[in-house]
Amino acid sequence: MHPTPPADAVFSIETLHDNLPAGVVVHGADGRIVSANRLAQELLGRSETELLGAEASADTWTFVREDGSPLPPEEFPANLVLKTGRKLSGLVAGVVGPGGTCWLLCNAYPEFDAAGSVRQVVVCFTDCTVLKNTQQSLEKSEKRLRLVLKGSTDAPWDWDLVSGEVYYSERWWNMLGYASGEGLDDAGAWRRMLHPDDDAMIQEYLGSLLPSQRDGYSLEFRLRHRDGHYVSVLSRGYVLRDPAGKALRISGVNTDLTERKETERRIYELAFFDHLTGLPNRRFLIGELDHVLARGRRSGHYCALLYLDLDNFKLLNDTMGHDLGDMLLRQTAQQLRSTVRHSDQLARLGGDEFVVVLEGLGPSPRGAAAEAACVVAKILAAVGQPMQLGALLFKTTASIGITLFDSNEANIETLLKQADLAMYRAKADGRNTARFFDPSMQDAADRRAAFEAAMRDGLSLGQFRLFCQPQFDSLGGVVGAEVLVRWQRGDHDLIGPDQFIGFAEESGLILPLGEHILKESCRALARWHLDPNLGRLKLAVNVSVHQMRDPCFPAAVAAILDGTGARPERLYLELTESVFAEDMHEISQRMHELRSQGICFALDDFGTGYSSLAYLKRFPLSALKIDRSFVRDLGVDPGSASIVEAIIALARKFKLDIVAEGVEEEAQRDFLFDGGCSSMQGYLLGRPIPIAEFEHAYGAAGIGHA
Ligand SMILES: Nc1nc2c(ncn2[C@@H]2O[C@H](COP(=O)(O)OP(=O)(O)OP(=O)(O)O)[C@@H](O)[C@H]2O)c(=O)[nH]1
Repeated sequence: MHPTPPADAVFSIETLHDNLPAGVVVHGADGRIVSANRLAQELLGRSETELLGAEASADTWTFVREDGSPLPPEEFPANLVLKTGRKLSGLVAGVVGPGGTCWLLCNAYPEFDAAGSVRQVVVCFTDCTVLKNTQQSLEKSEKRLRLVLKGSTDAPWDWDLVSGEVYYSERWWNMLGYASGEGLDDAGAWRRMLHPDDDAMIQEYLGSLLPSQRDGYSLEFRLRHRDGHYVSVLSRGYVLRDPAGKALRISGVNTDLTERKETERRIYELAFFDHLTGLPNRRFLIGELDHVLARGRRSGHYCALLYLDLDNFKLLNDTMGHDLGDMLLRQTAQQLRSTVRHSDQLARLGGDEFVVVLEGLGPSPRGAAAEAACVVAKILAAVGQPMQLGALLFKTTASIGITLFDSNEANIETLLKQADLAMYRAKADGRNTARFFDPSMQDAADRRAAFEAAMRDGLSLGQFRLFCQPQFDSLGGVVGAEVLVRWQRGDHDLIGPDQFIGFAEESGLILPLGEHILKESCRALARWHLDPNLGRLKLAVNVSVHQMRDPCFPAAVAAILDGTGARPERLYLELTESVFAEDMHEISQRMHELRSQGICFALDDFGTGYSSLAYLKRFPLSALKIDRSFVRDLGVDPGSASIVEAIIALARKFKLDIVAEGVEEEAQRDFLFDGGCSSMQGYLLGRPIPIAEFEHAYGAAGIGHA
């Protein structure tokens, strides 16, 4: 039943018309406006006078469609209804005015006269500008979102916690190898695909996330791919909560981590593994040793660190090439891997050096040493097995240093140093063997380090002094000198070369020391040049095999000659035969380079080594030196006399000068000169003296002769 209006209610249709919350415009049969209420005037932006009688034509109105294109007059609501005689609803059109577009939602219906013709059309419209703008921005943002999602590899999903419904995007399925709609798209799908090992973690995570007040979340888990493997995903998203904080839904995106995990794995491998053998590298080993120590502390057992270095590996590299060297390193790694226990740590430190760490060797040092020695014997045997390197069946050996440690006292760097020292002892003891570290090795190493530091200081402080021993011809005249170096080490006694040259060669200090000697010698030669006596002398300087090995040596000598102004033809470089054990071609080339600068070469200690006659032909020598051992035995051992005679004859044939050294007796001198030796040196004739004294003794300002 309709409620009955109060008796005094007076309805005016005009009042109602004007207060309607919609614009109402009535068009006559000719399309002209016959009435327009107040809201219509407002919405259309025209006064009643302007509206009344206005036509529904393009001249009068600018309407646009929803997409912004012009609405043609035949589609104006009034015209459509007039034309069709049917009502129209839900048309959205924009009225373009100076203040912008006002969007109207229009309905229109016809009124017929008694003859059934359209008498007038009533058009009602409401302002839907706000709605329209909202819809437009929604569409825009949806479009943007679609584009973003299309361009992204992330897979959106949404879980309505209230209804339990889950939405999986197409990409969500694609990520797991399914086309959209191919998988069973129910709420529990993601749960069924979860890696069983991740289930408890997810359960726990959700259990803490949902009751909390947190909005964002991010976690990693694995989902089963269609082909059976698991895809690691990072799921990030947002929890929507009601005002009381109750979680209503979770929406998020899953990111496929496969590529990232692979990159991370590769970075990890590059950082911690050796690419040639696949073994862990030094950095990994150092990290791992921390765990070894922690385990050792718990068990109380001894461990051992083995430092293995292949013997003469450089020779294989140099003679057969790096590729074969690489093959040997790979096979050595395999042999080691198959010899030690799976739980033992194995690493390649670089070059031909490997480390093995043995754990759980028992609580007593003696037992641990025995057990380590047992493993080491197995390793030496395994590495010594013939290995097939391409077409070559190759046998190698290794030297191993062993250091035992218990976890309480161990420091990783120290352990590596100790095992390294022990390995060097194994090398020194003939290779293909192992040695345990003992503290005396450390003492020796410390002493060496201190000696090296002192030598370096000595070099920078100019403590290495040049001495000269004169050389005489058969008439007793000085013809030259040999430079001998002495070390004035602080307040110590003067130290002879036999006490430091060997060390300098091992430590590489021979290069700066050699350069210093050469420079000082050339300075002396330059000074002597101005002296009528000294200017005639030649100066012999010993050169080490290490210097001759250096391809830059000829250029360095040239620079010194240039810098000092010494005359090259006065400089004799003395080499020992050991130089010829190097790459003969290279050495010969280097010698010829120096010879072309005018420098002469003397071969020291001739007769004591291989004394291959081929040297005399191949290398540009100017003199041979008869070793002191033959000179000493002259008159005692007829064999020595014969050797000396043979050397002199040989030198003459090759037009080489002969210098005999170590002459201490007159009989020796007479024998040598009578036999045709051109010059000699020795205590009988003159001892080595500081260069200044030498200059004083033999220069024009001095006495002029010995
Ligand atoms: N083929 C190959 N050689 C390498 C690699 N890394 C370093 N080397 C070489 O390995 C050699 C290591 O030689 P050393 O251990 O010093 O010398 P060695 O000949 O083994 O002599 P001893 O150790 O005294 O027996 C050097 O010649 C390096 O150039 C690599 O990755 N591949």
